[in-house]
Amino acid sequence: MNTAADTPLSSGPALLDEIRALLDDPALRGDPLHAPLAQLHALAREQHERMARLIRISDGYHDWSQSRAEDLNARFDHHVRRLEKLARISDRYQNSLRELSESLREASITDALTGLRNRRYLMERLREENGLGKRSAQVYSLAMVDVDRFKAINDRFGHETGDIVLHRIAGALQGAIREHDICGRWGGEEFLLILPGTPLADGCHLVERLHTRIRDLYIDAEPGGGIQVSISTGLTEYRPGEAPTHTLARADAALLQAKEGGRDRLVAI
Ligand SMILES: Nc1nc2c(ncn2[C@@H]2O[C@H](COP(=O)(O)OP(=O)(O)OP(=O)(O)O)[C@@H](O)[C@H]2O)c(=O)[nH]1
Repeated sequence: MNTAADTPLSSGPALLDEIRALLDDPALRGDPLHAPLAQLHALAREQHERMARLIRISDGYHDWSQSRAEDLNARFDHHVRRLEKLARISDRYQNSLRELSESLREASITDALTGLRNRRYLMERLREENGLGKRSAQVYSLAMVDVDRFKAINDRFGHETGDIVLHRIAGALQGAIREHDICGRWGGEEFLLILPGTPLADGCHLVERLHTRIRDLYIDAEPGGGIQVSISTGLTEYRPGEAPTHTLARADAALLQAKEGGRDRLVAI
């Protein structure tokens, strides 16, 4: 910052004082230069004072603008920090919304008792598979599985044990299929298997394997020691261009035949 002391004006006051001393000297009063010098002195003093005033104003303005700039910087930093905080909060909020909507979606397509996909999801997938079949002529097999004489299990061992049996059957079915196959609970003691890219013959092999697994299940229960179950299955293959309800109806008809044929068997049509 400039001050009057370190400007070219700094020598001014001493010079003015020297001239003032000369003007005040009685010996020089009569000098013809006295009057013009006195005028010059008055003029120089006035200019000097004006200049000093300007410098003071300019220094004051400089101080004011510097503190204003610092104030603005501080306010800007404060706003940036607030915006960063808001962005962090908004990120966390969006993440928890995403997690919430994923878990809602998961709950809406999951069967609470067995943990398998539920009927709603199975219908979505059937529509997708039929759409895919229409576009790309890709086949899939559909198996409708029903637990045999399940009412008798409920009646003898109670509904809670019945639930455990359903849970064990669900685990056995899910554990026996391939990664891209879908096993879901269609409702009650009925399960549905969607086997993408699987022709009927391959579907038959897979379902026969499932039947063996279910027959091998042994579920501890009182009274009487344990429960063994069997399933009946209706299997069919998607026919190009048909609606999901037609594929489903054929699987259902095949299941009915399996039941009527004595249960614990597979009927493929
Ligand atoms: N424990 C339990 N039982 C269920 C559930 N859903 C349906 N059931 C029972 O499953 C039984 C099905 O009986 P039915 O339709 O007569 O069939 P089934 O006794 O298995 O005889 P078939 O299918 O002809 O071999 C009924 O008693 C239902 O109450 C469930 O979530 N838990």
